[in-house]
Amino acid sequence: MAAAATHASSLSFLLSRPHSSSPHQLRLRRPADHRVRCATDASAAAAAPAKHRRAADENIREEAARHPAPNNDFSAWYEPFPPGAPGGDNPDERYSLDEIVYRSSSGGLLDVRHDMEALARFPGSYWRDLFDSRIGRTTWPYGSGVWSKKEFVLPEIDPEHIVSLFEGNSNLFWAERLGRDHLGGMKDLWVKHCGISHTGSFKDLGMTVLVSQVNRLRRAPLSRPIAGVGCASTGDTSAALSAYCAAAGIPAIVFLPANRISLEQLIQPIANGATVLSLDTDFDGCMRLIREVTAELPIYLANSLNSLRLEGQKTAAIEILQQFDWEVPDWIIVPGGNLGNIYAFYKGFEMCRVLGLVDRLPRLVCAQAANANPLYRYYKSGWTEFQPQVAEPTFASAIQIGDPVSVDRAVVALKATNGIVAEATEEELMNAMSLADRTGMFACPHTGVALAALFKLREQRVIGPNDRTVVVSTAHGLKFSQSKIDYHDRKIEDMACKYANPPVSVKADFGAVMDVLKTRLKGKL
Ligand SMILES: Cc1ncc(COP(=O)(O)O)c(C=O)c1O
Ligand SMILES: N[C@@H](CCOP(=O)(O)O)C(=O)O
Repeated sequence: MAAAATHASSLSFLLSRPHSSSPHQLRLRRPADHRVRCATDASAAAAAPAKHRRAADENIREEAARHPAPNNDFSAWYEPFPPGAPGGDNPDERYSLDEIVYRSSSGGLLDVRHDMEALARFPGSYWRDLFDSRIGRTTWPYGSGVWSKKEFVLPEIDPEHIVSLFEGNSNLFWAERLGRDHLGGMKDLWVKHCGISHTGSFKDLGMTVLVSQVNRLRRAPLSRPIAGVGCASTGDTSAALSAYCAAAGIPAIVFLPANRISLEQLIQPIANGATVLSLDTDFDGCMRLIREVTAELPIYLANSLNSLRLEGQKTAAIEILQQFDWEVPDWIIVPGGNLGNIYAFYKGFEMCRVLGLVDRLPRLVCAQAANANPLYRYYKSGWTEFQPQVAEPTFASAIQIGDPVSVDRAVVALKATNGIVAEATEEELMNAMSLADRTGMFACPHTGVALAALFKLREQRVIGPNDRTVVVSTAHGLKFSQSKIDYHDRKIEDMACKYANPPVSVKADFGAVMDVLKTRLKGKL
C-alpha cells in the first residue's frame, strides 16, 4: 500500500538553524599595459614567441612594479556636491584625496572630481579599447573590474597600495525566460549580477577603492595615524569592509543594528576578524553613532557618505556599457537605500558620455521598499519636500533606511536621466524575487524590489517590450536564505506566498515515491 504523501507543512525538518530576525606627459600613446584587440593582433600573437612566466620568486604586484605605467597627469580631488556648488565662502573649495574629509565647509556632501580635460585629450575610442584590452587578465591590478578602469577611478594611486580581490567583471545575465514568459515578451531583459562577488554584494566595488586609499594613507611616505576603518551597516557594507581590511591587515570596526541583518551577513565580519558592535537601534541610529565616533577617534569612515566609495561603484555602469559593446541600454533599475549607488551609476554613465565612450544616458529607475520609501515620497511630492522617516522592517533588510545620506545625490542622478522612483510592497517584492528564482535565478529581496518595479513599469507600459532593460541585482540570494525559507514555508503573515514550493515529505518507499511523481507530472508522463 502506498503511503499518502504530504506536503511538508514546514521546511524545518530539513533545517536545523535558528531563525534570525528577521597620461602621463600627455601623448596619444597607449600605456605600456595596453593591448588593443584588433584583427591583426591574432596573427601577430600567433607569430610572437611564447610569453615567459614571471620569475618564480616574483608575485604579480612585484611584476607590475617592474612595468610602471607611463607618467600621466590625470588627477582627482574632492569638491563640494553638487558639481559647481559654492563651497561656503570659498568658491574654489577643493581637497586632496589624501585629506581625511567627508563634508564640505558648509556641511554639504563632497564629490570626487576628475580632471576631465586631461582625460578628454584621449578620444572615447581610446578609452573603450584600453578598458576592453584589460578584461579577464591577471595583470596587477587590471584583473579587477574596478581597477581595469583605474584612470577613471583613482588615477594617482600607486598599484603597490591597491587592495583588490579582483572584484567586478560580474555576470550580465540575459533573463530570457523571465522577460518572455512573465513580462509580456520582453526580448532584451538583463540582470547585472553585482552580488555574485567576493563578499556577495556590490559593496566590494566601492570598498576596494576606499581601503586602497586608506592603505596608501597609512603607509610611508604619508604615514597617517589611522587606527582602523569603521562603518554603520545593514550587513553588506560591513561584510565588504571587513574582508578588504582583513586582506590588507587593517582593523575594521562595524556598527550593526541588532537583529535586523541576516545571519549570513552577521557571520561575515565576525569571520574576517572585525570588531563587531551589535547596537540596539536601527541603521540610521548606527549611522549617527559612527559619524560621531569617527569625528572623535582616528577611525576612517567607510560609508558612502565618503564619496571615494562611489568611484568604485560607478564602474558597474561602465562595465554594463562594455558588456553591451558600448551600446547604451534604455533602462537601468537599481534598488535604493542609502542612495549612493543610484548616483554612482549615473556618474559612471555620465563620465562615459562626456568623454565620448557613448553618446547618451540610459533612464534610471530607483526602486524602494514601500516600508522604507523616503525617496519615493519625495519624488511623489514633485521633489518639493524631503521627509526622513523611521523605516519599517522589510524583507529587503539592507535597504531599511529612513534617512539616506545621499538623497541629494540621488535627486541629481534622477533629474539628469529623466528618471523614475518606484516602490514595492513586501508581497510584491517577495513574489517578484520568487518568480525570478523560478526562471533560474536566486535573487535577493532587494533585487526583488527592483524586479517588482519592472513589473509595474511594464504593466503601465512605461517600459516597452523591446526596451533594453537592465535590473541591477545588488546581493547574492544566499545571504538572505531565511526570507526564502519563510516564503516557501508559507510562514509569512498576511502573504499568500503565491510561488511557494515547499518540499514534499514522503516515505522512503517505491510506491509512495511513484504516487507523488505521477501526481506532480500528471499529463507529462
Ligand atoms: C543588497 C543591497 N541592495 C541595495 C542597497 C542600496 O544601495 P544604496 O544604499 O547605495 O542605495 C544596499 C545598501 O544600502 C544593499 O546592501
Ligand atoms: N546597505 C548598506 C547600507 C549602508 O550603505 P552605504 O553604502 O552608505 O555604506 C549596508 O550594507 O550597510
